[in-house]
Amino acid sequence: MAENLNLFTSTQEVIREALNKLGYDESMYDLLKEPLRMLNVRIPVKMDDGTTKVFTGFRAQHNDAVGPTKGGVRFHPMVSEEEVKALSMWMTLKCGIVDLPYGGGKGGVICDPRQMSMGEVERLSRGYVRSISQFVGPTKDIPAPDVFTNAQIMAWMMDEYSRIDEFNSPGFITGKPIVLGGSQGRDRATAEGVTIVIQEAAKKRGLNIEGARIVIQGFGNAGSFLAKFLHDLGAKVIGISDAHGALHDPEGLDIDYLLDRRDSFGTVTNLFENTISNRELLELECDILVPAAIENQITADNAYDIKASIVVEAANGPTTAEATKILAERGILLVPDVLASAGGVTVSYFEWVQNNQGYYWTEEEVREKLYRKMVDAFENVYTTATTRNINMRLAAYMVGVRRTAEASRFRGWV
Ligand SMILES: NC(=O)C1=CN([C@@H]2O[C@H](COP(=O)(O)OP(=O)(O)OC[C@H]3O[C@@H](n4cnc5c(N)ncnc54)[C@H](O)[C@@H]3O)[C@@H](O)[C@H]2O)C=CC1
Ligand SMILES: O=C(O)CCC(=O)C(=O)O
Repeated sequence: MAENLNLFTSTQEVIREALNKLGYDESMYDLLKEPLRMLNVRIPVKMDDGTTKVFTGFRAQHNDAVGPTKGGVRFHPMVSEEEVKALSMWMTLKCGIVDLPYGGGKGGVICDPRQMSMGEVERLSRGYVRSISQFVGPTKDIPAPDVFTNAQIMAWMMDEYSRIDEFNSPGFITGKPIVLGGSQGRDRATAEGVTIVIQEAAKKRGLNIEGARIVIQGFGNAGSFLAKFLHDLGAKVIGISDAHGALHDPEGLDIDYLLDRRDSFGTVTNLFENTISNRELLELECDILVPAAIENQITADNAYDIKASIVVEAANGPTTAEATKILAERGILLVPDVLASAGGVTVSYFEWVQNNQGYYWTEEEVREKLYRKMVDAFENVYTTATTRNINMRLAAYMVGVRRTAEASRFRGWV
């Protein structure tokens, strides 16, 4: 039978299992099995050649029983309604795992910003905000960066929303440049969170980070900062990749050089001749493998060929349900996306708190608060997994869904 690569339905299955284990009945599953609200928009944009192109965009709000919904906006040619729905459900789980007063949201626009001019990307970003402005807001639903969106795009979106709202609204969006109310450390937060959980996972497996062989798929915001942090901790980053291809050096890659040469979309391997494929990268002999790019990368097709003893999902949804089972059977410790990549939304929350109070923290304060959140979250999920003898993904879903389920029950929704 063909493997289920549908992120939305495979997420539903794990949510159902988590709710069952927590003792909730079918009506709770019925509430949480898909977003409460889903907006589809069409965005006309004047292109540089004078023509108008109409782009399709989405914003999903999974559940706001706990608080406003929160989650990034993805600009990608392959983004779809189903993907955005699944991503919004994962945001609910992430916020539950790191204990933030939010539900999950997510947005996306079908486009390829790598093929567009800065002016076209700006007009698209502003058009997207105009299309969703009634649906979102600092106390309703708060966007942030994700794949192929960045601080500059957040700045344009914030400016557009502030014009519509008729006053400065920094809390409308997070991941902004520091001068516009961004938080210290948001740009590196996802990778910093991943680094913290890697250190915790390594301790559980008795693995020393110094000298550990690391492979990272994706060299964008998450992957490139991560490579730098692990390199600085003394690990040997022996493989990295981007959408173009992958690089491998068993002696360790020159991470500072690669960081210096990568472009703003996280592409660097196009500058090299001796590249390997992304598939070969995932199967390299190493200690820790970190998928930090896109979905469905570790599947039933290659899960038996993964050589790492720890897999840490910095990307959303890189491992299928079947591959999750295979890795568990093989004794590989899998730290799931909803836990591993929660550092980004955690510092986004810190940014929103700072915007609301109008008082800003130092980088040290942000890092210390992030550290506490990530270590507590890891311990909570790990203990749930070991005491119940279940895999880390199911344990993370149980921890993540519990608060939204409780809040929904108290509100009388179920
Ligand atoms: N930026 C953030 O704060 C957060 C990001 N994430 C997740 O981390 C992952 C990466 O996100 P970012 O680093 O922000 O994106 P990014 O846009 O900065 O970088 C994406 C990287 O993935 C590579 N890539 C794209 N398509 C690929 C393909 N088909 N095969 C191999 N590599 C490919 C790109 O070349 C680039 O190196 C995504 O799954 C995202 O949802 C999760 C939590 C927060
Ligand atoms: O920073 C945020 O609010 C959301 C980040 C995000 O989209 C994610 O964790 O997948």
